[in-house]
Amino acid sequence: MTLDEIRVHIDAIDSQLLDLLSQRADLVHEVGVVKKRDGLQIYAPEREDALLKKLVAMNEGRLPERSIRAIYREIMSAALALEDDMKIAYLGPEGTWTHQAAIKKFGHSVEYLPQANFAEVFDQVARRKASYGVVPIENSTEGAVSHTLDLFVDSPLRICAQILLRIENNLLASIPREEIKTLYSHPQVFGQCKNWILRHFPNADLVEVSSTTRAAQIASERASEGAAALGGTLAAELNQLEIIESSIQDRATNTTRFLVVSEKTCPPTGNDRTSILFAVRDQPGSLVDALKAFNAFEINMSKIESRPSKQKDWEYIFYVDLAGHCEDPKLADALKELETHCSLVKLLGSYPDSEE
Ligand SMILES: C=C(O[C@@H]1C=C(C(=O)O)C=C[C@H]1O)C(=O)O
Repeated sequence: MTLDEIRVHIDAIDSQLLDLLSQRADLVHEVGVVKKRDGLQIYAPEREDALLKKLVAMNEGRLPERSIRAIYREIMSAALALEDDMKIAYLGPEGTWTHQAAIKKFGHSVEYLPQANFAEVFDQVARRKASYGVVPIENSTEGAVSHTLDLFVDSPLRICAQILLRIENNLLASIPREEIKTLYSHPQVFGQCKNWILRHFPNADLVEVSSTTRAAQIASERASEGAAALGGTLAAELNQLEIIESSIQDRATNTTRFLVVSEKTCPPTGNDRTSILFAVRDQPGSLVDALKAFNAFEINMSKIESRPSKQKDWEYIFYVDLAGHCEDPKLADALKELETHCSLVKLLGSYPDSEE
């Protein structure tokens, strides 16, 4: 076939695709009408998860899994954007890792509302100015994001989904490497690049700022003073900075887990994770007794963090992630047992334990 002939075929397929996408949009709109009538959440992470898995398994063509997921992410994003109240609050400004994580989950068609801090993200969702909020919860190198953990204590919001994002940090500047005197970044990113900084910039001043995007803005504004930033490529693009060195994080597989918070949690999918927080009574052996509840019901505990209760010195709140859904009978029984040993147990949510 000649180039022109092949293009005639492509044009015909595109016209069919467009027609099918319009038909799909009509059906999704109908789903939206039914959901609103029945008071259900428009975004259904469990359905999206199942759909993506099924499509990847069905795929027999030459497109890799990554591409199928990316294409369908945007098709579903366009569907969500048909609902006028679909707004996603995230830790801003534009270009942060949280922004990139939010786009990975919700695509490019929905509206995003950048927020100044974690508390504002929670607040916007609680006040229904945003339907969903995206916040980081832990990094595979640096550990927990304690700010986010603390906010769950008093918040009425629930977790409905998680997002895993590989974090590749870069040295960003508009000046040559030799002129760099000060590095700006978010404290989490300094932690992720500790060894690289010691090796390459042992004498530089490190200045912590609220986000990697803010760091990139400063690197652009104060270039003449020797400013550079550590951050992602989106932050570089938005501030016209060069990538002086890429992938500078100490661990190549550096990954951050983000949470999607909303008014409701998510129904079971068969592969779920449950997050809870609890406080034990101030008496000997109380933490051991509490944890025995999971052992007794054979519940796999994948993570535990502790934070000061902020009510009384040396009193702690524990954050635990469990395998399973809170509606699974075994997990429900374990939580009931846990309550008998604790002064507080709060279910933060059950959601698909996706690897994406
Ligand atoms: C259409 C639905 O609502 C939303 C849109 C989806 C889609 O475009 O396929 C999937 C799940 C929901 O986030 C649904 O729940 O079926």
